[in-house]
Amino acid sequence: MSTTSIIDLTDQIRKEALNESNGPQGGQSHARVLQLVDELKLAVETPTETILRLIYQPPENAALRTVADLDVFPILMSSESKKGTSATEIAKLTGADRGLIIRLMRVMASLGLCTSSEPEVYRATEKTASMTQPIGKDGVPCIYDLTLPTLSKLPEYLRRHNYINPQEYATSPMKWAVGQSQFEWLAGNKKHQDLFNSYMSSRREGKPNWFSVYPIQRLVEGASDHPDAIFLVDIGGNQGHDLARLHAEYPAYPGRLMLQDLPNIISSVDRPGIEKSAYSFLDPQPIKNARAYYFRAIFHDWPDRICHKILLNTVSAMNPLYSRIIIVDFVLPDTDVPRMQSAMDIQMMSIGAGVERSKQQWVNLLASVGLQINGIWNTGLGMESIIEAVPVADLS
Ligand SMILES: C[S@@+](CC[C@H](N)C(=O)[O-])C[C@H]1O[C@@H](n2cnc3c(N)ncnc32)[C@H](O)[C@@H]1O
Repeated sequence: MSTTSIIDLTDQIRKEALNESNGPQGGQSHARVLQLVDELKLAVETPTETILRLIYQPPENAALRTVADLDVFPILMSSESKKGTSATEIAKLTGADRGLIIRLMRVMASLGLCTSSEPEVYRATEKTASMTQPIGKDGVPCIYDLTLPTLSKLPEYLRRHNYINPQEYATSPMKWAVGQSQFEWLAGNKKHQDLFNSYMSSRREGKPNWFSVYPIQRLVEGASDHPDAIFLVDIGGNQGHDLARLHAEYPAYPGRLMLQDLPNIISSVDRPGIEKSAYSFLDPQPIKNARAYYFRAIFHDWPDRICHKILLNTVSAMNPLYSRIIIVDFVLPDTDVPRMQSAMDIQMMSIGAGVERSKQQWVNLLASVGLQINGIWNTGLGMESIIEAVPVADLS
């Protein structure tokens, strides 16, 4: 690409960065800056450099997974020396070979997860700090171990299955490669289930709450204020992190909040203001006439046939004139899908024949069970959207 294009992109980045610093957190400008930075990188790289960067991503992830295993990031964070921590000290504290530490930490510094301005010495940055928080310390090992064995075999799975789009949970790529799809595998691996739960509750840190993007007054107005009435059921709500936030930050909601998930997930949950009930969404919904049935990051785990079943199980419990379904998931744009979302789609395909959906795919899925979309709310590119759906009015 020409120098003019590079300078043009740099100018656009400058403009959007200024907008971002003046705009709301998690807004459109932030996503735009990230997109422009990716474009700038592509503009600067030669085609060969781009391909080499892609080819060498897997060893970076493997090195990161190993460094997380060795708990090197907490060591960097606890260093009292302003100069940082030496490879010799890290080797002593972890028991790993010093030569291995040097090779692994070279990768960490190149990924920006620490700095290394003098040979064999590593200093913590704010990214190092994130690697000691649940998003990094739990998310990295959980997602690596859950997905990598399948992703490494995905091309073979697709070749052997004649490149049919995976649409059956029972024969998903993960089931073929590992013997189980994601939720069975997690249920049988307590350590990873715990990492998964922790990662679930941490991965939206710093992003706006769904109820500050979606006008929650739409649910509050007209909701029953009877103390027994259920205001919102969070179905597949994991350990109740979303409900806890609603309870703490929007105490004006009327009625009760109910958390539902599989028994092994919610048995230990104890959160003020939140009731819980063990429930599989593959069965009919036992809580009738709630104001809202809320599903966050649920439907992307599943192919259409199973989503259809989950939705019908929910519709059967709804009062069509009162209840609403709230879905928080990605709504993929028709062009220029952000990298994270398009990659997540392949991950969902791999571990359970799931899918990230475009607006038309959502419209079709919901219409197939007699639901219509009232509105879709979003703060911008790269963020989850909030879809409100209701049963189609019976005009007969
Ligand atoms: C991707 S996580 C989303 C968790 C949470 N809603 C969030 O957005 O952070 C999917 C959740 O669905 C739950 N789940 C899986 N199968 C389920 C089933 N049959 N019935 C109820 N929950 C289920 C999992 O235990 C997990 O908590």
